[in-house]
Amino acid sequence: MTMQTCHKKSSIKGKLFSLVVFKYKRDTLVHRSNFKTELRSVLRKLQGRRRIMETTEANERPKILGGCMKTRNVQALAADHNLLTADILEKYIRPEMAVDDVLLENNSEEIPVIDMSRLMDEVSREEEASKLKCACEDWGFFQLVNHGVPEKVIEELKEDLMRFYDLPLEKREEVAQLPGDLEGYGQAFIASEEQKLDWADMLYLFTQPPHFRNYKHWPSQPPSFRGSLENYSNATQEVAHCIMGFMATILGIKRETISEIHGSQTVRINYYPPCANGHDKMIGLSPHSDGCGLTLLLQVNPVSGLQIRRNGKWLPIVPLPGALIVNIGDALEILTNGRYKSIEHRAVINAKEERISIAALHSPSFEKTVGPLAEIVGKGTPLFKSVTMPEYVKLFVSQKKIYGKKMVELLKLNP
Ligand SMILES: O=C(O)CCC(=O)C(=O)O
Ligand SMILES: [Fe+2]
Repeated sequence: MTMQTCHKKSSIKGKLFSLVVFKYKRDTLVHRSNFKTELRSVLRKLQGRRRIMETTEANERPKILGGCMKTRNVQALAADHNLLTADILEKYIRPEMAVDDVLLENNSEEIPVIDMSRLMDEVSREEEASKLKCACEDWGFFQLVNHGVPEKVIEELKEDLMRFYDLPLEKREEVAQLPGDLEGYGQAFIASEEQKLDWADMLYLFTQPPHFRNYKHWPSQPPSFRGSLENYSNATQEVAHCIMGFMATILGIKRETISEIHGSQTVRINYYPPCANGHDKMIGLSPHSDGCGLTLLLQVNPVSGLQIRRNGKWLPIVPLPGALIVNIGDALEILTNGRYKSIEHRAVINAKEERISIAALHSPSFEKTVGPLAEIVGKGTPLFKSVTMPEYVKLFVSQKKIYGKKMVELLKLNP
């Protein structure tokens, strides 16, 4: 089924119109005098963007996500000193964490910044595309500015998330994960009482295509949450398609190849409570690379915590105002036969302040195969095995823990 058939024609027209108006408003600041030509060209570009939105995805959502052992809600633990006994705290303490593994925050100025409006503009496209190439091949991470996700959409989601985390535990747990299922509010990859735990709670939801959504896992409080997340999901899905389209051009493959493999979006909303006691020996999210193709990360409140692996050290990332942090996942490393690299990253926690982030994870279609693309391998040698997407997900969840570049390692040929 194509993405397009999932939407009613009228809603596509409405969406296209609001995008035109949004982009027109932005563009007219610069080209006020040239309104008609500008509007026509924006329309053409948007129609181009819509073409690459036509992607394939299965008729039904996958049922192979597996579950996670239920453990304590971390926000509740952090809020009540009586609950956080020495024994429980010990489960979150990592004695091996070393401060000198971390680079200074001002080094994060180096991380590439890609300007989406410059990619959309014919005059600056080539120059910006060469920065994008370097960002994907050398960094695997970049900050994306002028991405076109309306500020209102971001602000409404941020506000609703803060309101959700202000609810009492019983209300938040109305959307708690059910046994055997990863969707909902809880944690991921906990397989035993003995393992060290991450200091965070997670809300994990299928968001795209729309027929994959299961609203029983979506918070009903605050009431505007559903609409805010839908708007944000639609906008980020479009940005991800657009970026992947540019990546295809840079890789010298057909745009349709990338849009074919871009099927679904899930969101992982991370809540990291503060912890005054031992925060520098705790991890909010263990080192990992994302299993998906492309991640767009939004930091919800202005508290840093993301660190990426760079030259054997951890480099803290300070998001630019309004930027999305984009990173390559394992599936894209495999599909590009290693030309693009997924990068390990982790989240650390703050002594005094909570931190919230939302990762929009874009994955290949459940009807496709994850393996080196023939167009890229050419006469060369494939470096990875090819597996169907359902097999890929099964393998991902069967590992029962989060670690390193898991999928890249598991599918490597002749490791
Ligand atoms: O919270 C962060 O900054 C990182 C989140 C992340 O890596 C993820 O959700 O996969
Ligand atoms: Fe991640």
